[in-house]
Amino acid sequence: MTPDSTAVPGKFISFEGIDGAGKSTHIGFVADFLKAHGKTVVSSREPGGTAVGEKLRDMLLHDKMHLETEALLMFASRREHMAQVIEPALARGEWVISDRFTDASFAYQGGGRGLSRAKMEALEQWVHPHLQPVLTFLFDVPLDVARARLDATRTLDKFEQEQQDFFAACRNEYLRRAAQFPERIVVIDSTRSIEQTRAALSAVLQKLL
Ligand SMILES: Nc1ncnc2c1ncn2[C@@H]1O[C@H](COP(=O)(O)OP(=O)(O)OP(=O)(O)O)[C@@H](O)[C@H]1O
Ligand SMILES: Cc1cn([C@H]2C[C@H](O)[C@@H](COP(=O)(O)O)O2)c(=O)[nH]c1=O
Repeated sequence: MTPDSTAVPGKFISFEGIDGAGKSTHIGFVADFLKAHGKTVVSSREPGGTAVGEKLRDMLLHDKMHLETEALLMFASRREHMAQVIEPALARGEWVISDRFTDASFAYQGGGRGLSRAKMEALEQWVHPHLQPVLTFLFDVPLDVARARLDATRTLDKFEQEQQDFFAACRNEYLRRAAQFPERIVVIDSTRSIEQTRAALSAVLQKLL
């Protein structure tokens, strides 16, 4: 059975946003901030975060597949990540910060690819009926800002090569979930400078310490 997030001694924080929104840029900063406040931090990512998960990540980011296969593999990676990394760390009283979690499946496989919300919710209920992050940072930027940041940096993977209407649907689903779970999901205006964004993150984290 998966643990109840409110009944474990550690804390689980996730980072979300469309590709290029700027979330990964801030993960090291958040880890350092928490460590400076005496927390033991485990930094991880999805898909991935385990040996099996990283193999699934390689397939998921490069191979074409049916959208339901994609959704199932995302949750398979998540199940392994929870078993090997998230649950043990939380049980030890540590802080887990994950570059993406289930909101990404709702945004990408649900919003972007069009898999029904009922199927997404069924997978979530199966894999983690009780565990949720205590805090999710949703890095939000207009599509053209995200695209410009991606184009400036790297070779694009399968998701990053999607068209703007795909990312519009992902972003809409992220923002819909932020409205649905306002107590958990904090929307970060990521058009601001890196320094301004860090100040906003610190203010939110301070309340969680
Ligand atoms: N506030 C910002 N202002 C300007 N550039 C930024 C800002 N935040 C991030 N960037 C730059 O944008 C690019 C993409 O950032 P990052 O890799 O953090 O995005 P991401 O949301 O994690 O994307 P992905 O999900 O595809 O990994 C990087 O080159 C980063 O330096
Ligand atoms: C967890 C998760 C991720 N994705 C997508 C979103 C991104 O395009 C990639 C991961 O790349 P990143 O640079 O590490 O952010 O995977 C998804 O579609 N569904 C998910 O559940």
